[in-house]
Amino acid sequence: MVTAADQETCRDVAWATARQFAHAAAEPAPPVRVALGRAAGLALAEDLVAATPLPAFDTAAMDGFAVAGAGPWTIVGSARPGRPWTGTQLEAGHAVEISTGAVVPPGARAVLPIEEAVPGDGVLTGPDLPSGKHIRYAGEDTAAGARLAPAGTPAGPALLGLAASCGYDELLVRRTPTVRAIVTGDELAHQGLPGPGRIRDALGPLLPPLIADLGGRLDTLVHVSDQPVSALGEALEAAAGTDVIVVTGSTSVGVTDGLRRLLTERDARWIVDAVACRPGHPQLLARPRGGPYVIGLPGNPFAALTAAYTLLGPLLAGLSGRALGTLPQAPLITQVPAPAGCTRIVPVVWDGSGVRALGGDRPAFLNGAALGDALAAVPPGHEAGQPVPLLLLRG
Ligand SMILES: Nc1nc2c(c(=O)[nH]1)N[C@H]1C(S)=C(S)[C@@H](COP(=O)(O)OP(=O)(O)OC[C@H]3O[C@@H](n4cnc5c(N)ncnc54)[C@H](O)[C@@H]3O)O[C@H]1N2
Ligand code: MOO
Repeated sequence: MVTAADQETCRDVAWATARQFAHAAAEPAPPVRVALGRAAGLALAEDLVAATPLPAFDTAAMDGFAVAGAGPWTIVGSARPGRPWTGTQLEAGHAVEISTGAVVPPGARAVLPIEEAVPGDGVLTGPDLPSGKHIRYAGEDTAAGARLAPAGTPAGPALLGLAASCGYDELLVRRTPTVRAIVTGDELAHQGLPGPGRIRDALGPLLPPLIADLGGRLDTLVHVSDQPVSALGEALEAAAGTDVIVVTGSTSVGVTDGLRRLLTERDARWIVDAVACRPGHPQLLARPRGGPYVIGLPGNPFAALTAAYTLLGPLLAGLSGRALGTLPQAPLITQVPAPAGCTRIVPVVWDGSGVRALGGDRPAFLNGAALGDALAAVPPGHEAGQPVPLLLLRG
């Protein structure tokens, strides 16, 4: 496993390495057992194992007649979902009217669909179906005890339905990590038009849904003045009862950017100290002794967005017990120059068999990201048409 051994190795790390460092640094939250209905989106803390065979019994897959032996058949009863046929063994030449989902009577060879059945004078005829036709046999989908999903799998809609099918009422999962956000910047206005020296806070509205998309639960979002720097220090202390603190702005080296100094004063363990990517270069991840993880996102809004996908997403995945996973890839049709030794992150849209860069991707401008299907991580030396990893912006 890749870890940040010391501050030198975590400075200006390659983009993919930064994601691995953030994921590997996360200590997953302890497992909790929750009702199925409360597990949506949470990652399994143990393998999901089939408690029973599926299907649990021989099941009719069509509305029609369960038939034994060769036709013609005499109808001797019916089988409905939840109300099985009451006989013990279906004899050759007998049939039972059956509904999709009902238990197939013992002795039945196949289910003859209504559309193929020819009713006669007290008997039924129809084609000679192969044995087992339209019957889903017990255990055909899975045997009892089989592993259906490994620990770490997020409980999406299908997994919840699968768990219910197997008889689960509860699941052992990892809780959603909590995040507190601190937005810095004396120039920020929170309503109305921007004006000379005043810009609208783009990150206050952007962060809550982004944190949710990346798998966190936002506790609080506060605005803090750039000066004195001690105000940010106090905000960090006040946010201590959380898993992750996200600070926006303050990642750079100017007089109003105090985050790095505050973290050093707090004896923080550095996990990522700047990433070789554009935008988002000054982003950081550190953990003050005994405190929450602290992620610094650049103030420039598009840079903050790309940095959140770089560090916050993998950190939250690790805290939730989810694997980092391999990013999907697609050919990037457009020529996108990346500075030497640096990954360039650009918004893209699907364009038939590949993705196309959208533009509108300067560090402070969110236009491309607002319209894009994904962010493409373009490695140095990329040539048009080569595949690139994608961070999906929409489900
Ligand atoms: N001497 C250097 N200066 C800068 C460097 C550097 O390496 N050396 N890096 C540049 C890069 S790259 C970035 S990105 C920024 C990061 O700056 P900070 O994270 O310290 O953020 P600020 O300086 O506070 O703000 C940068 C920019 O973003 C605007 N901003 C801040 N917060 C918000 C918000 N919530 N909504 C909208 N816009 C926001 C702010 O007004 C600035 O224009 O540093 C470069 N400088
Ligand atoms: O993070 Mo900065 O956006 O590279 O300008």
